Amino acid sequence: MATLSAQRKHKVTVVGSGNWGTTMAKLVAENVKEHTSLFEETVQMWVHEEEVTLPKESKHYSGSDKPEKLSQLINKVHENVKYLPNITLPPNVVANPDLPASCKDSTILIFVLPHQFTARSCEQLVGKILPYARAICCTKGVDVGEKGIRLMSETIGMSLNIYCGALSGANIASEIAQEKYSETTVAYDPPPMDSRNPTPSGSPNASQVDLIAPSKAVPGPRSTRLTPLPTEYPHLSHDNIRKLFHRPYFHVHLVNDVAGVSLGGALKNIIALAAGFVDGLGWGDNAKAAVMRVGILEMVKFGKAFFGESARASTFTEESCGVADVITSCMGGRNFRCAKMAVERGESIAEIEEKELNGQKLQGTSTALEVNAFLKSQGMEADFPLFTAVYNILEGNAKPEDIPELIEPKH
Ligand SMILES: NC(=O)c1ccc[n+]([C@@H]2O[C@H](COP(=O)([O-])OP(=O)(O)OC[C@H]3O[C@@H](n4cnc5c(N)ncnc54)[C@H](O)[C@@H]3O)[C@@H](O)[C@H]2O)c1
Ligand SMILES: O=P(O)(O)OC[C@H](O)CO
Repeated sequence: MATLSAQRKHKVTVVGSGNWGTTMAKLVAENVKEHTSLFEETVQMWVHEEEVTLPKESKHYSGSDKPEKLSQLINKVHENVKYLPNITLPPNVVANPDLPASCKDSTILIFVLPHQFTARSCEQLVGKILPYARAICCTKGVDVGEKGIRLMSETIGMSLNIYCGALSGANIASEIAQEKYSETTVAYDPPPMDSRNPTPSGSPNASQVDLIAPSKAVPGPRSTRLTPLPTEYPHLSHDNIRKLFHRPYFHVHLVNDVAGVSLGGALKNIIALAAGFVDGLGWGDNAKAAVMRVGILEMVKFGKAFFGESARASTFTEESCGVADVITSCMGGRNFRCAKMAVERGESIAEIEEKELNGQKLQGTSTALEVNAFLKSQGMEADFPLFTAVYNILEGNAKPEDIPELIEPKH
């Protein structure tokens, strides 16, 4: 007679503690308390340590201007006073400045770092996480190198040899932290070996199966061999992944298209910069709509050209991670706001980022540069006129006023 395996619970770590990272820790910590048979109660949150001085207007200001370690402050006052001020975190969020220690024994790693720090952070985790851990990448960006372009989920999955899905949507963190309604898209394509169906006799051992399909954009082998999730843990089905992220104010739609979800989040930031440029010129909503239309078409074209069938056009047009994220980002995102201010004040976006964001990081500027380097390597800059125009404006080779001419179809 079959015996029931001892049930273990998933331990969750949020890798990152910026504006979105802290919001993600808050909502996941609320959910693990509601699904105690699936998840351990404590959610670890890795904090890139820094010293902060509480501003006088903070309700936690005690009269001392002595700097304190951010991780200690978060655990003391249950608020990320620097990156998500005035939002109380549940006490089961534990800030931890030690990256490997924060991920130790976790079966679910939620990566929410700015994309420029992701690869280096993963390097510090190699050999220090559970081999059967599973990850979800909430970072918006791409990873371009000599070998081509990678999704951030691929960077994480391949460096740590684990499966990595993606979460992305029309998600301005401050609104979600205040529990205002929004929706998101989670792409999680469970490896067959994680399925509760037994491996048919005669088929290859599950751990021998290559599961990360190669992207068209990068030559050479792109697959990795995965360690199956032990059966003592609850199955990471779409339903259980949804239980980790869905809140009454944060509605989750699960899909299988990791490439589409990842690319939507990365490429919309380039479009948001274009929207900021034209708005900074005072050109109004019609101009913004024009760059959004062209940008969405380029997004779909980029997915098809470089990720083939693995990035579905419908993901860009029907899911929150596509058109909806373009819209919200072009209305109120940081990339949009900083590009707009740069034009209005005649300063560079880097100067505005430094002065206005208090340590938060733009993703659009580096993504525009990386995407351009990749397009150049493919001889395809002219096929993506909006992405190329944004790059040229950032590099000082063109002006925001040139956008209409630059994106006009050439016959
Ligand atoms: N903020 C949002 O509204 C939002 C929403 C959805 C997705 N995202 C995406 O989430 C990702 C993370 O953004 P965020 O808003 O949480 O961060 P953020 O821009 O608010 O903060 C920057 C973070 O980077 C950290 N950092 C600085 N130097 C570092 C280093 N050397 N190594 C590691 N970390 C370092 C800081 O400690 C801080 O946590 C980005 O890709 C972003 O596009 C953000
Ligand atoms: O503030 P941004 O421009 O980084 O955009 C935030 C989110 O990605 C919007 O969905």
